[in-house]
Order: sequence, then C-alpha cells, then structure tokens
Amino acid sequence: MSSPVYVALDTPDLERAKAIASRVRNHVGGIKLGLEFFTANGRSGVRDMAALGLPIFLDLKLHDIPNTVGKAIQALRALEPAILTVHASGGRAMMEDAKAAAPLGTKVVGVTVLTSLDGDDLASVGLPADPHDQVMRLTQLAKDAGLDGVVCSGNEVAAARKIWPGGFFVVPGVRPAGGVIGDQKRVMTPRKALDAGASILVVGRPITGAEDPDQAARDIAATL
Ligand SMILES: O=C(O)c1cc(=O)[nH]c(=O)n1[C@@H]1O[C@H](COP(=O)(O)O)[C@@H](O)[C@H]1O
Repeated sequence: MSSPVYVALDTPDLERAKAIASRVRNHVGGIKLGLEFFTANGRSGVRDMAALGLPIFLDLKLHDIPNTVGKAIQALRALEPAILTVHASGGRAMMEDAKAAAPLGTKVVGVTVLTSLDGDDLASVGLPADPHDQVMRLTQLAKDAGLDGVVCSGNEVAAARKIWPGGFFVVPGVRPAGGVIGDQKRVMTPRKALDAGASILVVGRPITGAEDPDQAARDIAATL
C-alpha cells in the first residue's frame, strides 16, 4: 500500500523542490504543491514535478465567487491533479462550481478551518470560537455541495468522519512527537492523525526542513 504521507514542497525554487522530491520519493505517497511553489513556477512547474511520477496535490486554496473559482479550475484542468483545494467558507455554490469544473479523476477538497488558527483567531474574525464546531459545519456543507472531502486538523477528523463516513480527509498540521510546531496551532502526531481517521497526511517542514529529509520521511513512515 502506498504511503498516506504527502510531502508539502513549500518553496519557490523548482530545483530544490525536485531535489527533495527525488530524495524522499520512496517514503511518501505524493507531492503537495501550494501557493509558494505555484506563484513562482506556474503550470510548467507543476508538470515538471508530475514527471517524477508521484501523484500531485495542487493546494491553491481557491476562495472567490463561484464563476471565478470554476473558471480558474477549468484553466487548470489539463494538469489533472490528484487532489485540489478550495476554501469551504467560499460557500456551497462555489464548491459546486469547483467540483463541476474539475477533471473527473481529481478529488476536490474543502479547507475547513486552517490548522494555524485557534479559537481566539476565529473569534477575532467573527466566527464561532470553537474550531471543532466550525469544522463540523463546513464538513457538512462540503458534503452537501458534492465535494470529495475536506481538510481539517487531527483534532477534528474523527468527528468529521462520523458526519461523512465516505469522505476523503486531508490532515495537515502534523508533527512527529517533539517536533517544532512553528506557526501551526492545531497539531497532532502522524500516527494519531491516521488512527483518528485521516485519509492522507500533509507533512512539510518536519521533512523539508530536516538536515536529512530522506531519514525524516523514513522515520515518519516507520511510525505509521
Ligand atoms: O490545505 C493544506 O494543505 C493546509 C491546510 C491547513 O489548514 N493547514 C496547513 O498547514 N495546510 C498546508 O499544509 C502544509 C503544512 O506544512 P508544515 O507545517 O510545514 O508541515 C503547508 O503546505 C500548508 O499550506
């Protein structure tokens, strides 16, 4: 079975992204490319990374009016990513248009509450102060809109899966025991997140920032 770990290659440097991907490729199940990579390298950069042969998770976290998000996804269709993100808080119509515009084989997943936010952050933007409640609300909305799954933290994934047993659950904010937490606020170890019901785990800096990324990826794989 392929690894549930997608390595987040958060760098604007194409050569660095390729170098890390080649080093860790036998210990991860896929590659996640986000805004930092995409704004620097665009579609041709995504194609270069796809040529390495691992599934591509294109994490652009689209969030705009339904027409704009739908058209943006149409413009990306040829890349046929395995997974694509939109913000679930963009609303049901936006998510419906996103799914309708995506290639058939692409899983479109809705970001619920970013793992870098806690209750105080939510309250500061006028949302219910409990991340758990907001994740449940947006999981239900993403399901109703016909998406394939959601992104949430390990803290919420078990409850979210109860709402949506067949959903695809992406869990970032993953840290090995004792790992540096950085800007993340809702974190969990890879093993616990998987046991709680994650479909895949997104791991960035614990691998890419390690002195020996292959060893870091192997160490994480050994805990799963
Ligand atoms: O959609 C995501 O992948 C995502 C959602 C979220 O709520 N939190 C989150 O950290 N991410 C992404 O997951 C990765 C986490 O990176 P590290 O904190 O370095 O492991 C980054 O690429 C983030 O963009």
